[in-house]
Amino acid sequence: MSECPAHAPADHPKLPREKVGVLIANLGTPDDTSYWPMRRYLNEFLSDQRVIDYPKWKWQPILQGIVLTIRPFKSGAAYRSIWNEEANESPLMTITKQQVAKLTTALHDRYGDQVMVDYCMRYGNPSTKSKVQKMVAEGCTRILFCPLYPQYAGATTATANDQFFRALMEEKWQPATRTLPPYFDDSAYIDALAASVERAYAAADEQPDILICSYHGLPFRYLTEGDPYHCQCQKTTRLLKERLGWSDDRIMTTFQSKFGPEDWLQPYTVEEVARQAEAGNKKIAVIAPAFSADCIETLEEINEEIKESFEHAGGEKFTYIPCLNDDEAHIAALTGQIEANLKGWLD
Ligand SMILES: C=CC1=C(C)c2cc3[nH]c(cc4nc(cc5[nH]c(cc1n2)c(C)c5CCC(=O)O)C(CCC(=O)O)=C4C)c(C)c3C=C
Ligand SMILES: [Fe+2]
Ligand SMILES: [Fe+2]
Repeated sequence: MSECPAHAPADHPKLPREKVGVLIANLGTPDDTSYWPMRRYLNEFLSDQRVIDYPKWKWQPILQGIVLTIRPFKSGAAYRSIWNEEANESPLMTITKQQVAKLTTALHDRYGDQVMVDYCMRYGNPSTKSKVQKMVAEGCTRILFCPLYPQYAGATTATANDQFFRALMEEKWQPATRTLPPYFDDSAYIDALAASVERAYAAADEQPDILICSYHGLPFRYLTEGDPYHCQCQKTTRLLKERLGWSDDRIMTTFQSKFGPEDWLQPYTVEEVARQAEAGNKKIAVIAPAFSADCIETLEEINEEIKESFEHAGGEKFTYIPCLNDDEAHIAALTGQIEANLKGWLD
């Protein structure tokens, strides 16, 4: 608690009560599905060298030319097919708000208003900088920054942290900070995934022949250059399989959302589902454990494009298992992770 001695000058800044901030971060999303908001969002995203690591002189002319001329139309149409019209925002934004509302309740129940919970995005709005400034202005002298990615990737966790640290560079009175480590092997997260699979299987008329765990992909080169994402995805599937008590042939790992000409992590989901249908597995379920919230990559790519690939190859029953979103078991797992990382700050 800050205290000003009686002789402090009258214009000494007023200091709010000290708090601990918990700042939830996700990837980000366009403000609207029309061309310019889509272009602004994609430009910020795809200019990030943690995402596309080509030298600027090589990549920027391609990005500003062909990519940002065509992609905003294609992506805008995809976003329109899943847009939350009522709130006029993307599903990722709606779900993030729901998660934060529930996390706020859970953390306030435990710690009262000495903890402040809020959210920001790596790209677009609300920006990381605006929320760091808000937390500092409201008295947060300590901030736990929480990128909501169960598996670490340079293109997601690290770039979110980079943006957080950039925002801190501008603060006169910088708060003490911690960042949430990846939590792919947390038993509560695995339990929440397993429960969602069991619920979906219990609701199915006939049991799926195989469960495809489809993770967002990365260029294969990033793995050989030291990114642990691939291994953390493989381990997530293994832990889920063990938790479900299943044999190896009932579950597999695939990677989706290939972007650009390089080889990405394989097998590619869109091809694998077609192979499964051709091999006689006519009923499949797909889950996306790398996404903490449903978004364009799950609702449009998996549940529209990838489903179409499966059906086109003769597949009959495609079950998409939603992300953990604001599911109680997910909120409990995240609350557990947050509490473990607040140790010594709030007890
Ligand atoms: C979950 C982990 C993610 C990894 C790893 C990741 C890497 C990565 N992504 C791109 C390119 C695009 N991703 C896009 C959307 C998107 N990506 C993630 C998550 C990961 N990305 C999420 C949660 C979303 C959805 C955002 C939303 O608003 O719903 C897009 C934009 C959508 C589109 O135009 O199709 C692109 C492009 C690369 C190149 C990459 C690794 C290098
Ligand atoms: Fe992505
Ligand atoms: Fe690996």
